[in-house]
Amino acid sequence: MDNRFSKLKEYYESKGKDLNMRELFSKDSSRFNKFSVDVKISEKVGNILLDYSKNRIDETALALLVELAEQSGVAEMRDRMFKGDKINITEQRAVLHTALRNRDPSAKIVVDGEDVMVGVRQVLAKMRSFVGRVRSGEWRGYSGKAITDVVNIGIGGSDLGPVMVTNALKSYADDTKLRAHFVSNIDGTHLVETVKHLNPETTLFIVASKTFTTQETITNATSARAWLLERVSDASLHTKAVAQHFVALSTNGEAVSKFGILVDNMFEFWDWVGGRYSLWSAIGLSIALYVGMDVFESLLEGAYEMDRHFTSAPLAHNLPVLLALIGVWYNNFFNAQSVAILPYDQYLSRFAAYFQQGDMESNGKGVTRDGTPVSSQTGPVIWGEPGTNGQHAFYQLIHQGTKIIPCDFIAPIESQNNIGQHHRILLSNFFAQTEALMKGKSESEARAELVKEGLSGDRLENLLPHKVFSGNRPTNSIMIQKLTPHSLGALIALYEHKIFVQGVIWNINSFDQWGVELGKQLAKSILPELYTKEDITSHDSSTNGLINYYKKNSKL
Ligand SMILES: O=P(O)(O)OC[C@H]1O[C@H](O)[C@H](O)[C@@H](O)[C@@H]1O
Repeated sequence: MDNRFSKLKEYYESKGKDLNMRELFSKDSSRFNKFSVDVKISEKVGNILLDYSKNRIDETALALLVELAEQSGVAEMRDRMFKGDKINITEQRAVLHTALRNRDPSAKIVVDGEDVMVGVRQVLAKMRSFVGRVRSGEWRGYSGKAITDVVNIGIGGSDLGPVMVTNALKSYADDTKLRAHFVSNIDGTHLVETVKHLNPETTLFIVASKTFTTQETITNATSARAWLLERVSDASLHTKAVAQHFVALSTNGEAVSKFGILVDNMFEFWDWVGGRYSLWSAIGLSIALYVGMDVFESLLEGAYEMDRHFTSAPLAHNLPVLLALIGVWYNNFFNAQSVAILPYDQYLSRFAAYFQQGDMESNGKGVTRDGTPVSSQTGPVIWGEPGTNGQHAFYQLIHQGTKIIPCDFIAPIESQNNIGQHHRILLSNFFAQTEALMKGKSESEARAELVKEGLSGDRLENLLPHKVFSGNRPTNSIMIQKLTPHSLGALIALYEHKIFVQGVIWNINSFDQWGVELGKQLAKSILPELYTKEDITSHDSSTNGLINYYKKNSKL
Protein backbone atom coordinates (compact mmCIF):
# COMPACT_ATOMS: atom_id res chain seq x y z
CA MET A 1 0.00 0.00 0.00
CA ASP A 2 1.39 3.40 -0.92
CA ASN A 3 1.75 6.46 1.31
CA ARG A 4 -1.82 7.56 0.86
CA PHE A 5 -2.86 4.62 3.03
CA SER A 6 -0.28 5.02 5.80
CA LYS A 7 -2.32 7.07 8.26
CA LEU A 8 -5.22 4.70 7.89
CA LYS A 9 -2.91 1.72 8.30
CA GLU A 10 -1.53 3.18 11.50
CA TYR A 11 -5.00 3.92 12.81
CA TYR A 12 -6.21 0.45 11.86
CA GLU A 13 -3.33 -1.16 13.79
CA SER A 14 -3.59 1.05 16.85
CA LYS A 15 -7.37 1.20 17.20
CA GLY A 16 -9.42 0.49 14.08
CA LYS A 17 -9.11 -3.27 14.08
CA ASP A 18 -10.48 -3.48 17.64
CA LEU A 19 -13.45 -1.21 17.18
CA ASN A 20 -16.48 -2.95 18.55
CA MET A 21 -19.83 -1.82 17.31
CA ARG A 22 -21.75 -2.95 20.35
CA GLU A 23 -19.54 -0.77 22.51
CA LEU A 24 -19.68 2.12 20.07
CA PHE A 25 -23.49 2.02 20.10
CA SER A 26 -23.73 1.77 23.87
CA LYS A 27 -21.32 4.68 24.36
CA ASP A 28 -23.00 6.97 21.88
CA SER A 29 -26.76 7.16 21.62
CA SER A 30 -26.52 9.46 18.61
CA ARG A 31 -24.40 7.07 16.57
CA PHE A 32 -27.17 6.51 14.02
CA ASN A 33 -27.46 10.26 13.43
CA LYS A 34 -23.73 10.68 13.10
CA PHE A 35 -23.14 7.81 10.74
CA SER A 36 -26.11 8.01 8.41
CA VAL A 37 -27.13 10.31 5.60
CA ASP A 38 -30.65 10.86 4.37
CA VAL A 39 -30.41 12.58 1.01
CA LYS A 40 -33.27 13.93 -0.99
CA ILE A 41 -32.03 13.08 -4.45
CA SER A 42 -34.92 14.76 -6.26
CA GLU A 43 -38.69 15.09 -6.06
CA LYS A 44 -39.22 12.01 -8.20
CA VAL A 45 -36.43 9.81 -6.85
CA GLY A 46 -37.31 10.76 -3.29
CA ASN A 47 -34.93 10.25 -0.40
CA ILE A 48 -32.20 7.67 -0.09
CA LEU A 49 -31.11 6.81 3.42
CA LEU A 50 -27.69 5.29 3.91
CA ASP A 51 -27.18 4.08 7.44
CA TYR A 52 -23.54 3.12 7.80
CA SER A 53 -23.46 3.22 11.59
CA LYS A 54 -23.32 -0.58 11.82
CA ASN A 55 -19.74 -0.59 10.63
CA ARG A 56 -16.44 -0.85 12.44
CA ILE A 57 -15.72 2.81 12.03
CA ASP A 58 -15.51 5.87 14.23
CA GLU A 59 -15.06 9.57 13.48
CA THR A 60 -11.31 9.24 13.05
CA ALA A 61 -11.50 6.32 10.64
CA LEU A 62 -14.15 8.13 8.63
CA ALA A 63 -12.15 11.35 8.49
CA LEU A 64 -9.05 9.47 7.37
CA LEU A 65 -11.03 7.64 4.70
CA VAL A 66 -12.41 10.91 3.37
CA GLU A 67 -8.85 12.25 3.37
CA LEU A 68 -7.81 9.21 1.33
CA ALA A 69 -10.49 10.04 -1.25
CA GLU A 70 -9.26 13.63 -1.40
CA GLN A 71 -5.64 12.63 -1.76
CA SER A 72 -6.48 10.09 -4.43
CA GLY A 73 -8.04 12.76 -6.61
CA VAL A 74 -11.54 11.26 -6.65
CA ALA A 75 -13.20 14.62 -7.37
CA GLU A 76 -10.76 15.45 -10.18
CA MET A 77 -11.10 12.06 -11.87
CA ARG A 78 -14.89 12.22 -11.50
CA ASP A 79 -14.95 15.60 -13.23
CA ARG A 80 -12.70 14.28 -15.98
CA MET A 81 -15.05 11.34 -16.54
CA PHE A 82 -18.14 13.53 -16.77
CA LYS A 83 -16.55 15.89 -19.23
CA GLY A 84 -15.43 13.17 -21.61
CA ASP A 85 -11.68 12.92 -20.98
CA LYS A 86 -10.25 9.62 -22.18
CA ILE A 87 -9.80 8.14 -18.73
CA ASN A 88 -10.03 4.58 -20.08
CA ILE A 89 -6.36 4.76 -20.91
CA THR A 90 -5.73 1.25 -22.18
CA GLU A 91 -8.46 1.57 -24.80
CA GLN A 92 -8.00 5.33 -25.20
CA ARG A 93 -11.67 5.95 -24.72
CA ALA A 94 -13.85 8.40 -22.88
CA VAL A 95 -16.17 6.92 -20.24
CA LEU A 96 -19.49 8.57 -20.77
CA HIS A 97 -22.39 6.40 -19.69
CA THR A 98 -23.38 9.50 -17.75
CA ALA A 99 -23.92 11.35 -21.06
CA LEU A 100 -26.55 8.77 -22.03
CA ARG A 101 -28.72 9.88 -19.13
CA ASN A 102 -27.86 13.55 -19.11
CA ARG A 103 -31.29 15.18 -19.09
CA ASP A 104 -30.06 18.75 -19.40
CA PRO A 105 -31.34 19.87 -22.81
CA SER A 106 -28.50 22.34 -23.14
CA ALA A 107 -25.74 19.89 -22.18
CA LYS A 108 -22.80 19.65 -24.58
CA ILE A 109 -20.09 17.04 -24.10
CA VAL A 110 -17.34 17.12 -26.65
CA VAL A 111 -15.25 14.08 -27.54
CA ASP A 112 -12.84 14.27 -30.48
CA GLY A 113 -14.38 17.55 -31.53
CA GLU A 114 -17.93 16.22 -31.58
CA ASP A 115 -20.79 16.91 -29.19
CA VAL A 116 -21.86 13.39 -28.20
CA MET A 117 -25.19 14.67 -26.87
CA VAL A 118 -26.45 15.15 -30.43
CA GLY A 119 -26.18 11.43 -31.17
CA VAL A 120 -27.52 10.49 -27.74
CA ARG A 121 -30.68 12.52 -28.33
CA GLN A 122 -31.09 11.19 -31.87
CA VAL A 123 -30.92 7.56 -30.77
CA LEU A 124 -33.36 8.21 -27.93
CA ALA A 125 -35.77 9.73 -30.43
CA LYS A 126 -35.35 6.76 -32.77
CA MET A 127 -35.96 4.38 -29.86
CA ARG A 128 -39.08 6.32 -28.86
CA SER A 129 -40.53 6.09 -32.32
CA PHE A 130 -39.76 2.38 -32.68
CA VAL A 131 -41.03 1.53 -29.18
CA GLY A 132 -44.24 3.42 -29.91
CA ARG A 133 -44.79 1.54 -33.16
CA VAL A 134 -44.16 -1.88 -31.65
CA ARG A 135 -46.22 -1.29 -28.52
CA SER A 136 -49.16 0.19 -30.43
CA GLY A 137 -49.20 -2.74 -32.85
CA GLU A 138 -48.34 -0.55 -35.82
CA TRP A 139 -45.09 -2.50 -36.35
CA ARG A 140 -46.09 -5.82 -37.86
CA GLY A 141 -44.46 -9.17 -38.33
CA TYR A 142 -44.03 -10.72 -41.79
CA SER A 143 -47.57 -12.08 -41.77
CA GLY A 144 -49.17 -8.84 -40.64
CA LYS A 145 -49.56 -9.58 -36.93
CA ALA A 146 -48.51 -7.32 -34.08
CA ILE A 147 -45.52 -8.20 -31.88
CA THR A 148 -46.27 -10.02 -28.62
CA ASP A 149 -42.81 -11.22 -27.57
CA VAL A 150 -39.41 -9.62 -27.62
CA VAL A 151 -36.27 -11.76 -27.34
CA ASN A 152 -33.07 -9.94 -26.46
CA ILE A 153 -30.06 -11.91 -27.65
CA GLY A 154 -26.93 -10.64 -25.93
CA ILE A 155 -24.51 -11.54 -23.17
CA GLY A 156 -22.64 -9.81 -20.34
CA GLY A 157 -23.32 -6.10 -20.47
CA SER A 158 -25.69 -6.62 -23.38
CA ASP A 159 -27.88 -8.88 -21.26
CA LEU A 160 -27.47 -8.44 -17.51
CA GLY A 161 -28.70 -4.84 -17.32
CA PRO A 162 -31.87 -5.38 -19.36
CA VAL A 163 -32.55 -8.63 -17.46
CA MET A 164 -32.15 -6.92 -14.10
CA VAL A 165 -34.19 -3.83 -14.99
CA THR A 166 -37.06 -5.59 -16.77
CA ASN A 167 -37.35 -7.80 -13.73
CA ALA A 168 -37.23 -4.82 -11.38
CA LEU A 169 -39.84 -2.88 -13.33
CA LYS A 170 -42.23 -5.76 -13.97
CA SER A 171 -45.04 -3.90 -12.27
CA TYR A 172 -44.74 -1.14 -14.90
CA ALA A 173 -45.21 -3.57 -17.79
CA ASP A 174 -48.22 -5.32 -19.24
CA ASP A 175 -47.20 -8.92 -19.78
CA THR A 176 -50.49 -9.74 -21.43
CA LYS A 177 -49.54 -7.50 -24.36
CA LEU A 178 -45.76 -7.73 -24.65
CA ARG A 179 -43.38 -10.09 -22.96
CA ALA A 180 -39.60 -9.82 -22.74
CA HIS A 181 -37.27 -12.82 -22.94
CA PHE A 182 -33.51 -13.06 -22.77
CA VAL A 183 -31.14 -15.48 -24.45
CA SER A 184 -27.49 -15.18 -23.48
CA ASN A 185 -25.88 -18.57 -23.04
CA ILE A 186 -24.25 -20.29 -25.99
CA ASP A 187 -25.70 -23.50 -24.59
CA GLY A 188 -28.38 -24.24 -27.18
CA THR A 189 -30.75 -25.00 -24.35
CA HIS A 190 -31.18 -21.31 -23.65
CA LEU A 191 -32.44 -20.45 -27.12
CA VAL A 192 -34.44 -23.65 -27.59
CA GLU A 193 -36.23 -23.35 -24.25
CA THR A 194 -36.95 -19.66 -24.85
CA VAL A 195 -38.46 -19.92 -28.33
CA LYS A 196 -40.22 -23.23 -27.67
CA HIS A 197 -43.58 -21.62 -26.96
CA LEU A 198 -43.15 -18.47 -29.04
CA ASN A 199 -44.98 -17.69 -32.24
CA PRO A 200 -42.51 -16.70 -34.99
CA GLU A 201 -45.14 -14.42 -36.54
CA THR A 202 -45.26 -12.23 -33.44
CA THR A 203 -41.71 -12.49 -32.07
CA LEU A 204 -39.15 -9.72 -32.40
CA PHE A 205 -35.46 -10.53 -31.92
CA ILE A 206 -33.11 -7.85 -30.66
CA VAL A 207 -29.49 -8.69 -31.32
CA ALA A 208 -27.61 -6.74 -28.67
CA SER A 209 -23.85 -6.60 -28.94
CA LYS A 210 -21.52 -3.64 -28.60
CA THR A 211 -18.87 -5.26 -30.79
CA PHE A 212 -21.18 -7.50 -32.82
CA THR A 213 -18.40 -10.07 -32.80
CA THR A 214 -19.26 -11.91 -29.58
CA GLN A 215 -19.31 -15.60 -30.42
CA GLU A 216 -22.29 -16.46 -28.21
CA THR A 217 -24.47 -13.64 -29.47
CA ILE A 218 -23.74 -14.05 -33.15
CA THR A 219 -24.24 -17.83 -32.92
CA ASN A 220 -27.52 -17.42 -31.03
CA ALA A 221 -28.71 -14.74 -33.45
CA THR A 222 -27.86 -16.94 -36.44
CA SER A 223 -29.78 -19.84 -34.93
CA ALA A 224 -32.71 -17.57 -34.08
CA ARG A 225 -32.82 -16.39 -37.69
CA ALA A 226 -32.78 -20.01 -38.85
CA TRP A 227 -35.61 -20.80 -36.39
CA LEU A 228 -37.67 -17.99 -37.85
CA LEU A 229 -36.99 -18.77 -41.50
CA GLU A 230 -37.68 -22.48 -41.06
CA ARG A 231 -41.16 -21.42 -40.02
CA VAL A 232 -41.76 -19.07 -42.94
CA SER A 233 -42.68 -21.53 -45.65
CA ASP A 234 -42.92 -18.96 -48.44
CA ALA A 235 -39.24 -18.23 -49.26
CA SER A 236 -40.18 -14.99 -51.00
CA LEU A 237 -41.06 -13.63 -47.55
CA HIS A 238 -37.65 -14.37 -46.01
CA THR A 239 -36.10 -10.94 -46.57
CA LYS A 240 -39.21 -9.29 -45.19
CA ALA A 241 -39.25 -11.67 -42.22
CA VAL A 242 -35.70 -10.77 -41.23
CA ALA A 243 -36.42 -7.07 -41.72
CA GLN A 244 -39.56 -7.18 -39.59
CA HIS A 245 -38.28 -9.50 -36.88
CA PHE A 246 -34.65 -8.52 -36.32
CA VAL A 247 -33.19 -5.33 -34.95
CA ALA A 248 -29.65 -4.71 -33.73
CA LEU A 249 -28.10 -2.65 -30.93
CA SER A 250 -24.45 -2.07 -31.61
CA THR A 251 -21.50 0.21 -32.20
CA ASN A 252 -20.49 -1.84 -35.25
CA GLY A 253 -22.70 -0.87 -38.20
CA GLU A 254 -20.63 -2.81 -40.70
CA ALA A 255 -20.98 -6.14 -38.90
CA VAL A 256 -24.70 -5.49 -38.38
CA SER A 257 -25.29 -5.04 -42.14
CA LYS A 258 -23.15 -8.08 -42.86
CA PHE A 259 -25.43 -10.10 -40.62
CA GLY A 260 -28.33 -8.94 -42.77
CA ILE A 261 -30.00 -6.49 -40.44
CA LEU A 262 -31.15 -3.28 -42.11
CA VAL A 263 -29.36 -0.08 -41.10
CA ASP A 264 -32.78 1.39 -40.33
CA ASN A 265 -33.24 -1.39 -37.79
CA MET A 266 -30.00 -0.64 -36.02
CA PHE A 267 -29.85 1.43 -32.86
CA GLU A 268 -26.42 2.87 -32.42
CA PHE A 269 -24.21 3.50 -29.44
CA TRP A 270 -20.59 4.40 -29.09
CA ASP A 271 -17.21 3.10 -27.94
CA TRP A 272 -17.28 5.43 -24.94
CA VAL A 273 -20.09 3.32 -23.45
CA GLY A 274 -18.64 0.36 -21.53
CA GLY A 275 -20.62 -2.85 -21.99
CA ARG A 276 -21.35 -3.13 -18.25
CA TYR A 277 -22.52 0.50 -18.21
CA SER A 278 -24.64 0.26 -21.33
CA LEU A 279 -28.19 -0.30 -20.14
CA TRP A 280 -28.72 3.46 -20.47
CA SER A 281 -27.92 3.29 -24.19
CA ALA A 282 -29.69 1.56 -27.06
CA ILE A 283 -28.89 -1.64 -25.15
CA GLY A 284 -31.91 -0.63 -23.05
CA LEU A 285 -34.27 -1.14 -26.02
CA SER A 286 -35.74 -4.35 -24.58
CA ILE A 287 -36.46 -2.44 -21.35
CA ALA A 288 -38.10 0.39 -23.27
CA LEU A 289 -40.22 -2.03 -25.32
CA TYR A 290 -41.30 -3.84 -22.18
CA VAL A 291 -42.18 -0.86 -19.97
CA GLY A 292 -42.58 1.92 -22.52
CA MET A 293 -40.29 4.78 -23.45
CA ASP A 294 -41.58 7.16 -20.76
CA VAL A 295 -40.69 4.67 -18.05
CA PHE A 296 -37.28 4.05 -19.63
CA GLU A 297 -36.61 7.79 -19.65
CA SER A 298 -37.67 7.99 -16.00
CA LEU A 299 -34.98 5.43 -15.29
CA LEU A 300 -32.46 7.67 -17.06
CA GLU A 301 -33.72 10.67 -15.10
CA GLY A 302 -33.25 8.87 -11.79
CA ALA A 303 -29.67 8.00 -12.72
CA TYR A 304 -29.07 11.58 -13.80
CA GLU A 305 -30.24 12.82 -10.42
CA MET A 306 -27.73 10.50 -8.74
CA ASP A 307 -25.05 11.82 -11.10
CA ARG A 308 -25.90 15.32 -9.91
CA HIS A 309 -25.62 14.25 -6.29
CA PHE A 310 -22.30 12.52 -6.99
CA THR A 311 -20.84 15.55 -8.74
CA SER A 312 -22.04 18.14 -6.21
CA ALA A 313 -22.24 16.70 -2.69
CA PRO A 314 -19.19 17.09 -0.45
CA LEU A 315 -17.23 13.85 -0.27
CA ALA A 316 -18.16 13.23 3.37
CA HIS A 317 -21.88 13.36 2.51
CA ASN A 318 -21.67 11.79 -0.88
CA LEU A 319 -23.52 8.47 -1.08
CA PRO A 320 -21.32 6.68 -3.65
CA VAL A 321 -18.17 8.00 -1.99
CA LEU A 322 -19.25 6.81 1.46
CA LEU A 323 -20.16 3.36 0.17
CA ALA A 324 -16.82 3.16 -1.63
CA LEU A 325 -14.78 4.27 1.39
CA ILE A 326 -16.45 1.83 3.75
CA GLY A 327 -15.71 -0.88 1.19
CA VAL A 328 -12.06 0.16 1.01
CA TRP A 329 -11.80 0.04 4.82
CA TYR A 330 -12.78 -3.64 4.89
CA ASN A 331 -11.13 -4.64 1.64
CA ASN A 332 -7.74 -3.12 2.34
CA PHE A 333 -7.44 -3.26 6.12
CA PHE A 334 -9.67 -6.04 7.42
CA ASN A 335 -8.80 -8.19 4.41
CA ALA A 336 -12.46 -8.86 3.61
CA GLN A 337 -12.64 -10.87 0.40
CA SER A 338 -16.21 -10.31 -0.61
CA VAL A 339 -19.25 -8.08 -0.34
CA ALA A 340 -22.81 -9.36 -0.25
CA ILE A 341 -25.57 -7.26 -1.82
CA LEU A 342 -28.85 -8.24 -0.22
CA PRO A 343 -31.94 -6.48 -1.56
CA TYR A 344 -35.07 -7.02 0.49
CA ASP A 345 -37.19 -6.66 -2.61
CA GLN A 346 -38.05 -9.51 -4.94
CA TYR A 347 -38.05 -7.10 -7.88
CA LEU A 348 -34.33 -6.63 -7.28
CA SER A 349 -33.60 -10.34 -7.43
CA ARG A 350 -31.03 -9.85 -10.23
CA PHE A 351 -29.42 -6.74 -8.71
CA ALA A 352 -26.44 -8.57 -7.19
CA ALA A 353 -25.92 -10.63 -10.35
CA TYR A 354 -25.89 -7.43 -12.36
CA PHE A 355 -23.27 -5.85 -10.14
CA GLN A 356 -21.15 -8.96 -10.23
CA GLN A 357 -20.23 -7.88 -13.72
CA GLY A 358 -20.41 -4.17 -12.89
CA ASP A 359 -17.96 -4.43 -10.02
CA MET A 360 -15.84 -7.51 -10.71
CA GLU A 361 -15.18 -6.74 -14.36
CA SER A 362 -14.42 -3.11 -13.50
CA ASN A 363 -12.23 -3.53 -10.45
CA GLY A 364 -10.88 -7.06 -10.83
CA LYS A 365 -7.48 -5.68 -11.84
CA GLY A 366 -3.92 -6.46 -10.84
CA VAL A 367 -1.96 -3.53 -12.25
CA THR A 368 -2.24 0.19 -11.62
CA ARG A 369 -3.05 2.73 -14.29
CA ASP A 370 0.64 3.01 -15.13
CA GLY A 371 1.04 -0.74 -15.55
CA THR A 372 2.87 -1.63 -12.36
CA PRO A 373 1.54 -4.41 -10.12
CA VAL A 374 -0.86 -3.11 -7.48
CA SER A 375 0.45 -3.00 -3.94
CA SER A 376 -2.95 -3.39 -2.30
CA GLN A 377 -6.03 -5.51 -2.73
CA THR A 378 -8.44 -4.40 -5.45
CA GLY A 379 -12.05 -5.37 -6.17
CA PRO A 380 -13.89 -7.78 -3.89
CA VAL A 381 -16.01 -10.76 -4.90
CA ILE A 382 -19.60 -9.57 -5.26
CA TRP A 383 -22.47 -11.89 -4.57
CA GLY A 384 -25.93 -11.95 -3.06
CA GLU A 385 -29.54 -12.95 -3.29
CA PRO A 386 -32.71 -11.23 -2.23
CA GLY A 387 -33.84 -11.35 1.38
CA THR A 388 -35.41 -13.16 3.03
CA ASN A 389 -34.39 -16.10 0.80
CA GLY A 390 -30.70 -15.69 1.60
CA GLN A 391 -31.44 -15.92 5.34
CA HIS A 392 -32.49 -19.51 4.87
CA ALA A 393 -29.51 -20.36 2.70
CA PHE A 394 -26.16 -18.67 3.35
CA TYR A 395 -26.59 -16.20 6.23
CA GLN A 396 -25.29 -18.83 8.67
CA LEU A 397 -21.78 -18.23 7.35
CA ILE A 398 -22.18 -14.45 7.56
CA HIS A 399 -23.31 -14.75 11.21
CA GLN A 400 -20.97 -17.40 12.57
CA GLY A 401 -18.41 -18.24 9.89
CA THR A 402 -14.73 -17.33 10.02
CA LYS A 403 -14.92 -14.77 7.22
CA ILE A 404 -15.82 -11.14 7.47
CA ILE A 405 -18.46 -10.37 4.87
CA PRO A 406 -19.60 -6.76 4.71
CA CYS A 407 -23.21 -6.68 3.54
CA ASP A 408 -25.40 -4.07 1.89
CA PHE A 409 -29.03 -4.40 2.89
CA ILE A 410 -31.39 -2.56 0.52
CA ALA A 411 -35.13 -2.11 0.93
CA PRO A 412 -38.01 0.10 -0.13
CA ILE A 413 -40.23 1.64 2.55
CA GLU A 414 -43.32 1.08 0.43
CA SER A 415 -44.10 -2.15 -1.34
CA GLN A 416 -45.71 -2.36 -4.77
CA ASN A 417 -47.71 -5.33 -3.56
CA ASN A 418 -49.34 -4.73 -0.25
CA ILE A 419 -50.89 -7.96 0.79
CA GLY A 420 -51.49 -8.82 4.41
CA GLN A 421 -48.47 -8.46 6.63
CA HIS A 422 -45.90 -9.34 3.96
CA HIS A 423 -44.03 -6.08 3.73
CA ARG A 424 -43.78 -5.51 7.47
CA ILE A 425 -42.56 -9.07 7.95
CA LEU A 426 -40.00 -8.53 5.19
CA LEU A 427 -38.72 -5.32 6.77
CA SER A 428 -38.68 -6.75 10.28
CA ASN A 429 -36.29 -9.38 8.94
CA PHE A 430 -34.10 -6.73 7.30
CA PHE A 431 -33.84 -4.75 10.54
CA ALA A 432 -33.37 -7.86 12.66
CA GLN A 433 -30.56 -9.23 10.51
CA THR A 434 -28.53 -6.04 10.66
CA GLU A 435 -29.09 -5.87 14.42
CA ALA A 436 -28.12 -9.50 14.93
CA LEU A 437 -24.99 -9.16 12.81
CA MET A 438 -23.92 -6.11 14.76
CA LYS A 439 -24.80 -7.25 18.27
CA GLY A 440 -24.23 -10.95 18.13
CA LYS A 441 -24.96 -12.93 21.27
CA SER A 442 -22.41 -13.02 24.08
CA GLU A 443 -21.56 -16.11 26.07
CA SER A 444 -23.43 -14.86 29.12
CA GLU A 445 -26.51 -14.05 27.04
CA ALA A 446 -26.39 -17.46 25.41
CA ARG A 447 -25.90 -19.12 28.80
CA ALA A 448 -28.87 -17.29 30.30
CA GLU A 449 -31.05 -18.43 27.40
CA LEU A 450 -30.01 -22.06 27.78
CA VAL A 451 -30.65 -21.96 31.51
CA LYS A 452 -34.09 -20.53 30.81
CA GLU A 453 -34.72 -23.42 28.45
CA GLY A 454 -33.96 -25.77 31.34
CA LEU A 455 -30.48 -26.90 30.29
CA SER A 456 -27.67 -27.46 32.74
CA GLY A 457 -24.43 -29.36 33.28
CA ASP A 458 -22.53 -30.92 30.39
CA ARG A 459 -25.40 -30.54 27.95
CA LEU A 460 -25.40 -26.77 28.56
CA GLU A 461 -21.60 -26.41 28.48
CA ASN A 462 -21.32 -28.46 25.29
CA LEU A 463 -24.02 -26.52 23.49
CA LEU A 464 -22.90 -23.09 24.69
CA PRO A 465 -20.07 -22.36 22.17
CA HIS A 466 -22.39 -23.20 19.28
CA LYS A 467 -24.95 -20.67 20.50
CA VAL A 468 -22.55 -17.74 20.77
CA PHE A 469 -22.49 -15.14 17.99
CA SER A 470 -19.40 -12.96 17.92
CA GLY A 471 -21.32 -10.07 16.31
CA ASN A 472 -19.43 -6.96 15.15
CA ARG A 473 -20.28 -7.94 11.58
CA PRO A 474 -20.62 -4.93 9.29
CA THR A 475 -23.65 -3.86 7.30
CA ASN A 476 -24.80 -0.84 5.35
CA SER A 477 -28.53 -0.27 5.23
CA ILE A 478 -29.98 1.54 2.25
CA MET A 479 -33.63 2.54 2.20
CA ILE A 480 -35.53 4.09 -0.67
CA GLN A 481 -39.12 5.25 -0.56
CA LYS A 482 -40.39 2.91 -3.25
CA LEU A 483 -38.89 0.99 -6.14
CA THR A 484 -39.84 3.20 -9.09
CA PRO A 485 -38.08 3.76 -12.42
CA HIS A 486 -36.60 6.91 -10.90
CA SER A 487 -35.34 5.36 -7.70
CA LEU A 488 -34.07 2.28 -9.54
CA GLY A 489 -32.07 4.52 -11.90
CA ALA A 490 -30.60 6.33 -8.91
CA LEU A 491 -29.76 3.11 -7.12
CA ILE A 492 -27.94 1.65 -10.12
CA ALA A 493 -25.99 4.88 -10.62
CA LEU A 494 -25.13 4.87 -6.91
CA TYR A 495 -23.39 1.52 -7.26
CA GLU A 496 -21.77 2.46 -10.57
CA HIS A 497 -20.17 5.48 -8.94
CA LYS A 498 -19.15 3.49 -5.87
CA ILE A 499 -17.18 1.23 -8.22
CA PHE A 500 -15.69 4.27 -9.92
CA VAL A 501 -14.52 5.81 -6.64
CA GLN A 502 -12.90 2.59 -5.51
CA GLY A 503 -11.14 2.26 -8.87
CA VAL A 504 -9.69 5.74 -8.44
CA ILE A 505 -8.52 4.97 -4.91
CA TRP A 506 -6.88 1.74 -6.06
CA ASN A 507 -5.45 3.65 -9.03
CA ILE A 508 -6.64 1.06 -11.55
CA ASN A 509 -8.45 1.38 -14.86
CA SER A 510 -12.02 0.32 -14.08
CA PHE A 511 -13.07 0.51 -17.71
CA ASP A 512 -11.22 -2.20 -19.58
CA GLN A 513 -11.57 -6.00 -19.26
CA TRP A 514 -8.58 -7.62 -20.92
CA GLY A 515 -8.84 -10.50 -18.48
CA VAL A 516 -11.73 -12.03 -20.39
CA GLU A 517 -9.75 -12.30 -23.63
CA LEU A 518 -7.43 -15.27 -23.02
CA GLY A 519 -10.22 -17.79 -22.51
CA LYS A 520 -11.98 -16.50 -25.63
CA GLN A 521 -8.82 -16.91 -27.73
CA LEU A 522 -8.22 -20.44 -26.48
CA ALA A 523 -11.86 -21.43 -27.09
CA LYS A 524 -11.46 -20.31 -30.70
CA SER A 525 -8.41 -22.50 -31.18
CA ILE A 526 -10.00 -25.49 -29.42
CA LEU A 527 -13.26 -25.41 -31.39
CA PRO A 528 -11.80 -26.85 -34.65
CA GLU A 529 -10.03 -29.53 -32.61
CA LEU A 530 -13.41 -30.81 -31.49
CA TYR A 531 -14.26 -31.66 -35.11
CA THR A 532 -11.21 -33.79 -35.95
CA LYS A 533 -10.87 -37.55 -35.51
CA GLU A 534 -7.40 -37.84 -34.03
CA ASP A 535 -6.35 -37.35 -30.42
CA ILE A 536 -5.21 -33.88 -29.46
CA THR A 537 -1.72 -33.45 -28.00
CA SER A 538 -1.05 -29.73 -28.31
CA HIS A 539 -2.19 -28.68 -24.80
CA ASP A 540 -1.26 -29.63 -21.26
CA SER A 541 -2.22 -33.18 -20.31
CA SER A 542 -5.41 -32.10 -18.49
CA THR A 543 -6.76 -30.05 -21.40
CA ASN A 544 -5.75 -32.77 -23.90
CA GLY A 545 -7.34 -35.39 -21.63
CA LEU A 546 -10.62 -33.50 -21.38
CA ILE A 547 -10.83 -32.82 -25.11
CA ASN A 548 -10.03 -36.43 -25.99
CA TYR A 549 -12.43 -37.79 -23.38
CA TYR A 550 -15.17 -35.66 -24.90
CA LYS A 551 -14.30 -36.77 -28.45
CA LYS A 552 -14.20 -40.44 -27.52
CA ASN A 553 -17.61 -40.31 -25.88
CA SER A 554 -19.36 -37.78 -28.07
CA LYS A 555 -22.14 -39.24 -30.15
CA LEU A 556 -22.01 -36.39 -32.64
O1 LIG B 1 -21.82 -6.43 -26.19
P1 LIG B 1 -20.76 -7.37 -26.63
O2 LIG B 1 -19.72 -6.72 -27.49
O3 LIG B 1 -21.37 -8.57 -27.31
O4 LIG B 1 -20.01 -7.88 -25.37
C1 LIG B 1 -20.62 -8.64 -24.37
C2 LIG B 1 -19.72 -8.85 -23.18
O5 LIG B 1 -18.66 -9.68 -23.55
C3 LIG B 1 -17.33 -9.44 -23.20
O6 LIG B 1 -16.68 -10.66 -23.04
C4 LIG B 1 -17.05 -8.53 -22.04
O7 LIG B 1 -16.38 -9.17 -21.00
C5 LIG B 1 -18.25 -7.84 -21.49
O8 LIG B 1 -17.83 -6.62 -20.93
C6 LIG B 1 -19.28 -7.56 -22.55
O9 LIG B 1 -20.37 -6.91 -21.94
